[in-house]
Amino acid sequence: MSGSYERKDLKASRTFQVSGLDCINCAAKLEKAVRRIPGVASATVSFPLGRLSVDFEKDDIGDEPVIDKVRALGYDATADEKGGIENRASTFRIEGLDCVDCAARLEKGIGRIPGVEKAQVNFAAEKMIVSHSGPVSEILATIEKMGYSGAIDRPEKGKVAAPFWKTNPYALPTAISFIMLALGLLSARMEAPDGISTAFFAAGIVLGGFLPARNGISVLINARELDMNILMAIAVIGAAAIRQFEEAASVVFLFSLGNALQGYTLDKTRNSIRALMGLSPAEALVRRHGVEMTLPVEEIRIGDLIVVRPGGRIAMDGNVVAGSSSVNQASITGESLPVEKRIGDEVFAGTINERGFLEVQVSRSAKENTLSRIIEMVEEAQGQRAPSQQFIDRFARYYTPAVIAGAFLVATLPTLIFGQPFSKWFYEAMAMLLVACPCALVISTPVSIVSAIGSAARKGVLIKGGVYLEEAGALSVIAFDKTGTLTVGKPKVTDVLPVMDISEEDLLVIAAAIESRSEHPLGEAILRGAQEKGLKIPPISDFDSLPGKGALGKIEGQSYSIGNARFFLERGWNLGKMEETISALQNEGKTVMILGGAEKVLGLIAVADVLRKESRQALAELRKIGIKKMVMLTGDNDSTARAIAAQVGVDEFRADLLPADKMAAMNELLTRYHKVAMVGDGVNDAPAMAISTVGIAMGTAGTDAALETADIALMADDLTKLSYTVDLSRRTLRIIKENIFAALVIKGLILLLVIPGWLTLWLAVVGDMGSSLLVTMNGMRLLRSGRRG
Ligand SMILES: Nc1ncnc2c1ncn2[C@@H]1O[C@H](COP(=O)(O)OP(=O)(O)OP(=O)(O)O)[C@@H](O)[C@H]1O
Ligand SMILES: [Zn+2]
Repeated sequence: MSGSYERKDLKASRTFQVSGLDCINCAAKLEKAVRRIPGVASATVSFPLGRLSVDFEKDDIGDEPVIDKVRALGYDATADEKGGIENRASTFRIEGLDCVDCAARLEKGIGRIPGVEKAQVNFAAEKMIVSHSGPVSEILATIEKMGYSGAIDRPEKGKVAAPFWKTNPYALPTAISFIMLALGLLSARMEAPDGISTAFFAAGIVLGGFLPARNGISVLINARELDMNILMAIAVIGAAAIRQFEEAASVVFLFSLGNALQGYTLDKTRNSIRALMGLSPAEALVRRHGVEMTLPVEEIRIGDLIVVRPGGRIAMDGNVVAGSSSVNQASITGESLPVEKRIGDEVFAGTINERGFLEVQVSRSAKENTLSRIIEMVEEAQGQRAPSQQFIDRFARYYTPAVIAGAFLVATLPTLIFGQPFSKWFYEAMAMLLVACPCALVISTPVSIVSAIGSAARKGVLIKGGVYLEEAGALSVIAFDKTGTLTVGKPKVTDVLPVMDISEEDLLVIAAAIESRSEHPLGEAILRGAQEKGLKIPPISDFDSLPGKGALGKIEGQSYSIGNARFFLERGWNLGKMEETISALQNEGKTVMILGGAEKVLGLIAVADVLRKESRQALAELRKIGIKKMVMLTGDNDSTARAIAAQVGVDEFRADLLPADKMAAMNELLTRYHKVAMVGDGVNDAPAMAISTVGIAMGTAGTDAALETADIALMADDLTKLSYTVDLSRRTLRIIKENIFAALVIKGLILLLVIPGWLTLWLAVVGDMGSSLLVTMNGMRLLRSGRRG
């Protein structure tokens, strides 16, 4: 293991508290700006917390450049006082993890190494993050000792699948124990001397059982816990002690076979997610200084131009600078209808360019592109424990010791009290030890959740953890933001009505100048309106925006403001007769903005937004699957809101809400209905999304901050995915329940066999392995259902 591993020194990453950050897009902008500071490797802002974490390329860069940049953007920042951390975090890729409780044991074992502060295993991603001050080699040695193979995680480059006997530690024991068992049975059949078949059985036991036993012992030493391997070893040794060689050898074989199969099915589950990674090409045709060359994606820099041929996959995230085409974005959005791309449009790595040549200016590095981040988030989500899983984990903690105690009683009591033959009940006790393993129970939930999250990701629904997956099925009320959620969010200017002596064009130009600095969809509409008319937009100064009200700024020293009626009335302006015109426009479902000069109103600009074509149907579907109430929360005025609410078919609407009012409305819904989702675009509904049971963000392909903050993200702007998600959640919970039930029933029946003394070792192993496989495959059904549609 030489020095080429990826190591993240916490010393070189610092966090800052940013104040004044009031929108998700601002957070995204800030992130981008900070990333551009020389010496900064990466920056992430968590919104609404306002925490900015920055990774520096070197240790000797101070906090000043970051704080200066934050101030330049109009916010304030203070560096967190957390100097002198000696710990660093290393990520390891672990192979051979085939049960969730093995993951917990590995965590414990690693946690015991001196100098390790914390170890966290992500079962689904087969990764372990250790924060430690000691050497990496010690951790690697302990991983090996506990029976897994580990390596420092390097960003993978078109990883070639290792042959299965290397990734599956039980494959070899299975083969060996099978051959020995077969030879033993054969020689017993051919009436060879007893010694020969016994020798074969013994060889099978030792050769096939050695590896699992060794692993079991090291788990016992390192994590001080009994796992399935050691239970199996004890039972087999016990059976051999009472000369049941044939059975002991069969147990070793069945045990290895079961584990090998289990490992294989789990690998399939995991690879279904990693297969996404394979979708992004490893290299691309780059044009630098007019020279074209093929470069591996790791060497392509932000700002480079890449050329994408028709039929080729796009290798990097970026913006189209030349050409036009239709692009199939199914790998990102789950939506297989191609999307038209023109100059200026954003394209994503891993998507397919269907027709024309495209020249794309790269906007993100290969490691940070949307596809890699989706995969990373999915893997992280799959590693989180869902509520139902925590219950099982707790249950399992009592189950194993209880059964072991029972086995002890079975071994001793019948002989001591009833004078029964010891060897018979000792044998029964050995079989019970095998039933003591809670594998099937422990695996029942994570397998289902991992499959469901994976299959949702392929349909363009990013679920950020088992908790949200479980909550989604229990929702009774869903609240929607209006602009950008129920509506397309690309409003068009419909009316420009000067009231003073000013031309329509000037009115539009002034409004567009202010809005050129705003992130609001209404602002963008005005800007687009002016640009489409080919108007030249002057620069502005002293820009300020008031969320939910409007924006102000100065052009050539002259003050202007734009916003809704409330914005002007609050400042004591008199709107006079204009209010009639305004409400007439509003009743048509249009949103009206007022442009004010220094003292007087200059005119009105109305824009109209259209409903998404699937909104109505999506809401009807939700109602059909039992969502009780749908509410629209909007900052827009009452009349416009009423018109839209009627068109889309919500049960209730609340208008004129400032972002804080949306949060209050959400709070009220929560106290009344308990499980309420907020669906929004992140523009002014982030606070409401943050407190809701499940925050669902729309159209997040490409917008960094929304992707990070939402609990569930709909990568395509497709509201019909909501009922899919609720349905998926319910199906998942149903499968989890089935699994728990099946596992408990099988174990219970097997345990009952002890009472008449009918339990055999092989029955115990088959029951245990069989139930694990059964629940795994049942959980994997969720994975398959994702391929349709
Ligand atoms: N940048 C802006 N320029 C002009 N008017 C604005 C601006 N920002 C807000 N407003 C006014 O304030 C109102 C409320 O804005 P807010 O952002 O809260 O909601 P919205 O975008 O209209 O709808 P929703 O809450 O459904 O997303 C807008 O309808 C608009 O009249
Ligand atoms: Zn088991």
